[in-house]
Amino acid sequence: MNILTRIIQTKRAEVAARKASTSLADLDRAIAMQSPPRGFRAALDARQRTGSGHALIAEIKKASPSKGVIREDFDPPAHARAYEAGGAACLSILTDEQWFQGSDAYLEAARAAVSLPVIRKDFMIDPWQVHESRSIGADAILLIVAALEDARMAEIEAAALDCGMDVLVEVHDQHELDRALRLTSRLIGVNNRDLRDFTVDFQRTYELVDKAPAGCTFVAESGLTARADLDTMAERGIHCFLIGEALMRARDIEAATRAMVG
Ligand SMILES: O=P(O)(O)OC[C@@H](O)[C@@H](O)c1c[nH]c2ccccc12
Repeated sequence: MNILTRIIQTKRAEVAARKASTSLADLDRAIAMQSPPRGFRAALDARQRTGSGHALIAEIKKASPSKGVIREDFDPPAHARAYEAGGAACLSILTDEQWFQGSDAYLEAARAAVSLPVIRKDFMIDPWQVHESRSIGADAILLIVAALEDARMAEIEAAALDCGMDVLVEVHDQHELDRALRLTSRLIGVNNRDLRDFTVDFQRTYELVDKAPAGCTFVAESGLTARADLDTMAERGIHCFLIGEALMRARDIEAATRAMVG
């Protein structure tokens, strides 16, 4: 069984427990108190338009199933400020506890420390989680096509658009891209990491970028470690990048971010 299947199994139990303790009405009351969504895709597109460096989604990630703990002195608000000062366009914050040692509290603290838009990086299987995401401040959510059936995917997307959030739709191959393009969102991420064996292959991004229709904002995800990787991709028309580990391992996160943005 691949890791995604196992994660989704544990997520089902987790979401069932959360739903039992917090009603949709509770979440909607919390949403009413939240600051409005910050435009996530708009921030990426603005960066691409102005040509002022690569558009980075900088990820706050303590640990991962394949690497274990990535950063010991983990400090989400400090990392968020370093990313913002270094020129990142957006933040990504892992909130999954069981597999990534994330937390909703990390998202709330990091978002409060900066003015950048934030995507909640978690495993969405239920529209209830969209309301939960907005209630903690998320400006965007991730939809992993490989984890969802078409109808469910559309339902979750609709809930997010209803809440004024952006949706990053993550694909791994042509078939998943075709399914993603049946949705409304035109913010597409290609995960270069194979979730079956954790290998990284940038070829995935290159193959799919040419098949994405005009008007898509296209994001290369995972395994990007050097500025040269980004420059090479930019020559092929890819301008947005989701980077976690390489930045989280840097001694000086702000300087590392600035070096990647260019
Ligand atoms: O740390 P990396 O290799 O730079 O990768 C970041 C990001 O792409 C990765 O964390 C990711 C991409 N899609 C996901 C889905 C769930 C959890 C994590 C992810």
